[in-house]
Amino acid sequence: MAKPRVHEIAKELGVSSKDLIAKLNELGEYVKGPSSTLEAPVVRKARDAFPASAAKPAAKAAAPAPKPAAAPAAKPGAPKPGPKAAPAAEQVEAPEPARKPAGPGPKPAAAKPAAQAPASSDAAPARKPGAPTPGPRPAAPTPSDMPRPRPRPAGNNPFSDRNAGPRPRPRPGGNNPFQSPRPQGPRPGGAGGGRPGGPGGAPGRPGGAPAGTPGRGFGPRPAGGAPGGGPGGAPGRPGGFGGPGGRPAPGGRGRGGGTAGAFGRAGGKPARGRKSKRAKRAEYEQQAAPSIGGVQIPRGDGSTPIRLRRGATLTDFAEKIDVNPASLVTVLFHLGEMATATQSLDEDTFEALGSELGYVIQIVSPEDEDKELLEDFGLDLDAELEAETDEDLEPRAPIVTVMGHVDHGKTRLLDSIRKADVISGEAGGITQHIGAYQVHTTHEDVDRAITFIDTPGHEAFTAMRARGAKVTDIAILVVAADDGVMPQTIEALNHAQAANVPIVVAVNKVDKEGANPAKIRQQLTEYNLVAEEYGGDTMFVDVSALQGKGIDDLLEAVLLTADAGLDLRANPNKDARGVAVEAHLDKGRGAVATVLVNSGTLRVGDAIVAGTAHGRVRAMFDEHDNPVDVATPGRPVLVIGLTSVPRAGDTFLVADDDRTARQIAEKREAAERAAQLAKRRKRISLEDFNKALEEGKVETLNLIIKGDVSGAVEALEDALLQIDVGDEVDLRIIHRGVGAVTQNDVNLATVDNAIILGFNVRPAERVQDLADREGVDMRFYSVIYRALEDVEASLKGMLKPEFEERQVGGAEIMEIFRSSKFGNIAGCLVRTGKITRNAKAKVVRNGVVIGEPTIDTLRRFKDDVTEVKDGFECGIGLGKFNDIQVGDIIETFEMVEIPRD
Ligand SMILES: Nc1nc2c(ncn2[C@@H]2O[C@H](COP(=O)(O)OP(=O)(O)OP(=O)(O)O)[C@@H](O)[C@H]2O)c(=O)[nH]1
Repeated sequence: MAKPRVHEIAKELGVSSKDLIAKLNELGEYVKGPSSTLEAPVVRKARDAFPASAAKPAAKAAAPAPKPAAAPAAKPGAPKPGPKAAPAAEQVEAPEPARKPAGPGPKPAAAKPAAQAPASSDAAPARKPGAPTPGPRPAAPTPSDMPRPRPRPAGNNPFSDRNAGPRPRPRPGGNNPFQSPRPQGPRPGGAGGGRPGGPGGAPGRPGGAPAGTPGRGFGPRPAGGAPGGGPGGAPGRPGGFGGPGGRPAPGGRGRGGGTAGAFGRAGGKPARGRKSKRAKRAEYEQQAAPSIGGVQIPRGDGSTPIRLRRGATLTDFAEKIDVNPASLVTVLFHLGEMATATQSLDEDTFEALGSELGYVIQIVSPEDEDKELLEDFGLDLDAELEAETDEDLEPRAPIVTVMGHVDHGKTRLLDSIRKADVISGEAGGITQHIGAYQVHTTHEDVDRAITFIDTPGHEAFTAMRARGAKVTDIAILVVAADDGVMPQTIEALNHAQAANVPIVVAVNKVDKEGANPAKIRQQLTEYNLVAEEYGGDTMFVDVSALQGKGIDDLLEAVLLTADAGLDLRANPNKDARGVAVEAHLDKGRGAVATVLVNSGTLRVGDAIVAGTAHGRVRAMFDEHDNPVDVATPGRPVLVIGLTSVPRAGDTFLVADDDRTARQIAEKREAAERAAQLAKRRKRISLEDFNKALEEGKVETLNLIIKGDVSGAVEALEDALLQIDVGDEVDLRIIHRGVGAVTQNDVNLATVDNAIILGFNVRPAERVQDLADREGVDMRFYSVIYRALEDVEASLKGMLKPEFEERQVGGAEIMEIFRSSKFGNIAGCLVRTGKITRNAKAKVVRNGVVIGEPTIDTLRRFKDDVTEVKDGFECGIGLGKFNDIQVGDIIETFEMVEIPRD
């Protein structure tokens, strides 16, 4: 009744457990070890694979008998006499040209008379140049005999150099194990031949890893072609993909272990958990599932939808279709893409994979994703709003954004509106800029409030909308009467109309000579804004922001427009929901955010989450800088107590408790990171330039060069232009300049698919974030030839990412203390991340790196500490480096290996 174990079946078949496991792995069954149990279909497979033995169960009896001496007699094709004999048998068979590259290395698995039962799917790869001679000769790995049908960009190689055998130092010369062993025919697609052992060699196969790597990637240096592994490793078997199931090969470790991990670890857990399911389905799969690259995956019918989140991984996909993630790694590999099971992939990759397997991939929109995320916490904001009845709802203030062409008077208008506030008159005016303010006006004898977003212009409006925040109820379109409708006037009205936001037109500067308000009315009719006096439904109000004239009329028009067309009511009796309209880090108060309550009531003490920031409301202030305890719908308040700074347009909500708020924030952050990582794959990086080139996606490598001094920029540019790039590709420097890398540089890089090279400079504030979000590759160098080397290597398709500096923290020098004992001590405020003792640092002055010392001493007050987090002050000693000034930024770094993607 009990399921048979591997060693029992092996015994029955007269082979060693190892051989059996290896064979099963070839057949796509992931078996962990000799004592693993086998399901019936797998047993059947095993028997089919060793028919001779199975046919003669008597072999069982024979099995123990033969002595090693019998080995040489082993005929290819005969059932193997016994485990001991195997190595010998292998030697006999070694030269056999027909041998698959299957089992490299010295293990019996390879030597098995597999010729007899080469599972169809792994029939010899298209190219099997006898190379994988498993013998002990290290021979073969000469670059020349490893045809390279299609150079692979080194880019997406998950096997980093640390896997690559005993080589002294990675060369940009492309130690990419995948470059060469790629099989011919880029996409074998279906089963069999295509099995490009490339990566397979690595995981687990004895000798595979070390040998596989040097095989060719090194080009001129076939380095560690480890004896025994020889070239055999390179075309390793797909068995390697079985990593999760149980790296079958004994000894497939050592250096190669790390390699295996790249796949093995990834798929490991799920594979285990799913094992029994898998086994249950095995029979079905066997009949119904097609085999791609030796793995069997149930197919969709071409229209089966699969919903995936942005930045999903192969493991996520595998879970949806209930297969082993490692199988998807294999299939994807056959489609010409390398990815680990836990790596975030972009939509295109999933689409390619989905269509290969008969699924339609639907990537969940960010909004839906967030909705689902909140639902996990029992929050359904839409349902909450729907459930509200008339009794729950109370009137709230309309929220207004001022837009218009540059210099038409937006800022001035907001100023005069502030001054027109009846309450301000009493309270002494609006004293602080908090990103939004509320004014009161008397309308039809009733005191009414209107909330203004204090960031004029449609850029902020659009940025918030892009984040899914519907903040504005009404737009005031400012048009200068002396200037008329201008391009940004039209842009602004298009944005408002697209968002379905009613418009009130403020015809400004009517005090000016030459002002022609009638002309504005007439011009705007072309854009569907027809003034009431012309029979339309848009209110036009003539104002002079400078003189404060017409402001009351404008406010009245806003209220009339609101009352005419909008249902401005909200339920104040629930937890607050709203939007962050502005936020920044304040020296004394930490993260400070202006939020606008859309519904519910926000109270001091509430646990809130805004975008990926969370915290507890410690205090709230209004635009008069008065502390407030509650904020009702329509009310903007400044909130103190968030642990980090949200972005303008991030929605906020009150959660049940701190823990929930934190968890929501963390989940959002993880989702965002995954989405970013996926996006990052998309844009071009130096590593995948060559691939993009091949695919005809680019013909030009666009570069932007920034440096600390013009001489360096010129030198770098000259040197770059001298690189011999051949005919296929053009190297263009689309922009160069002196100073820090700015947002503009990144934007330019985004548009032109360029790579930014920084020489002795750093990105300006927030620029790194932007580049990460946009997937722009920025590289920083302090030695010109390193930059040249990278570019050259990338042009040749051999760039190997190595280590990159990752910023860990940044601190601003606020004060300098002279100490005779310690030299200059920088009194700093940590602005971002954390500062750790002994960390490598850069001192940046006005965006230029002026020195690279190490954090020698780190103190909080009198105490030596090992790290100081953002928001705290500390004293930093930089050893002998004393050239510091107030205002310099000390950035700390760690060296991290760039993940291959
Ligand atoms: N004569 C006159 N000048 C005005 C009036 N309103 C604004 N101005 C002037 O126009 C210029 C531009 O005004 P801003 O309020 O800065 O214009 P803006 O639209 O906010 O400009 P940007 O912020 O650059 O987009 C300033 O010099 C104002 O003093 C007005 O009603 N009459």
